[in-house]
Amino acid sequence: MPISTRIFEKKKVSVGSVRLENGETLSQVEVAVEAAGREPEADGSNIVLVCHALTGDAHAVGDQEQPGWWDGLIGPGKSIDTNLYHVLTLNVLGGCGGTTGPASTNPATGQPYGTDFPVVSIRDMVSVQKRCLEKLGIRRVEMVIGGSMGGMLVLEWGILYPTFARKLVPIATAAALTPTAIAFNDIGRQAILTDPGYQQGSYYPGSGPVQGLAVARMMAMVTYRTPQLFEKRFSRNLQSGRSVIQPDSLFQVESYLRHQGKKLVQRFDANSYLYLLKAMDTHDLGRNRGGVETALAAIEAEVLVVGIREDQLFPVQQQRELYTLLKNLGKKCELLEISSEYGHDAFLVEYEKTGPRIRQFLDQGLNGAGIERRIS
Ligand SMILES: CC(=O)SCCNC(=O)CCNC(=O)[C@H](O)C(C)(C)COP(=O)(O)OP(=O)(O)OC[C@H]1O[C@@H](n2cnc3c(N)ncnc32)[C@H](O)[C@@H]1OP(=O)(O)O
Ligand SMILES: N[C@@H](CCO)C(=O)O
Repeated sequence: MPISTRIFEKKKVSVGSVRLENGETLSQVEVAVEAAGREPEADGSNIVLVCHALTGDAHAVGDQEQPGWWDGLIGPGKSIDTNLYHVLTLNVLGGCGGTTGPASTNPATGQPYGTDFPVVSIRDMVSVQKRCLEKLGIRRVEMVIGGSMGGMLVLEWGILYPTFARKLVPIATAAALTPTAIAFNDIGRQAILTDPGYQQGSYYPGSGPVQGLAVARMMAMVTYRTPQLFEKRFSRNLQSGRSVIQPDSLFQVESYLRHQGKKLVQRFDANSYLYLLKAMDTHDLGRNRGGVETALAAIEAEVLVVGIREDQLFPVQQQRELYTLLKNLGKKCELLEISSEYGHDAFLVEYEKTGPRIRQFLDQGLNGAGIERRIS
């Protein structure tokens, strides 16, 4: 397949004023969009919409400048084959990857929003994405896929706009967070809020609560991985390699987590982190819909639910529940369970385990009837 059939495009789409679930209005909303792959078909039959997780962004597919965070799954000849499909990824509302968020300028004051930014929900994120895609002339897509917070958006897409996507792939996600996941989120939140650099959220253009955000990431990384992985990678080894007990001796696992904390601080805004955590905590598919089962009843798309047995943050029982509810509602659905020492982060790493089934689902759906592959 010649590379010339592929496109890479980055743009900002203005969607105007947005009325949020909490009743507030956000004006002059912009959405950062990246597109990669083939030209889109008018009927959307080769379009895949990707929804990113907490610290992801619109750069799911790598280009000549930078690798993408889902390059293992998406690309020429890969499971989501950019020689065949047009892949769209949108940074979420409240994020810090180009879409309007707390670091954006508040048109009413000319200053960054900070904590004047309104509370946004997962449903708000999806309705803003819908507006954005309408502006781009896209009314239907073949598949919506995403993991973790992205999976929450995927299910909301299926419920809010049942005819928008023919297929949904929610990965390592849930109808609502467990209290334990909310507890982890709050530890991260408190680390940020109690950092003197936070300054009630008005730290721009300064660097802000870098220590708090780094600690939040360190803690979160423990929930994203597994004890088995840490045992295998680090065991009880010291970073220096010395076995002598020193006051400043540093275990490899400590060094690794500190490195991960520093890495996040360089690429993520603390206020966005807080707003997105809140959106995840407050998300509930069943809210104001008569419960989760009634909410899921609206879905018309085929659904491939993917769960990771070692996921500490979104236990696999949550994906089993989603699948069972969908099945009992008579929906076309399947549950793919994988095992991985990466735990929750497996959706960003274990492409050999998830990719083949995702590819088959995208190309053929669940009944195996098959859609025509567009190979030129
Ligand atoms: C491809 C991209 O650009 S992704 C960037 C955007 N990120 C996102 O969108 C969020 C989704 N991505 C992620 O969460 C992650 O990138 C993942 C899950 C895909 C992979 O995680 P990674 O952190 O890259 O992998 P891993 O856990 O193996 O850590 C490797 C890093 O730890 C460092 N490290 C390993 N052991 C140690 C140690 N003992 N002490 C200090 N640092 C260590 C490595 O040097 C490496 O550092 P680098 O990333 O600066 O090169
Ligand atoms: N590693 C993922 C975990 C959250 O799902 C992220 O940073 O977004």
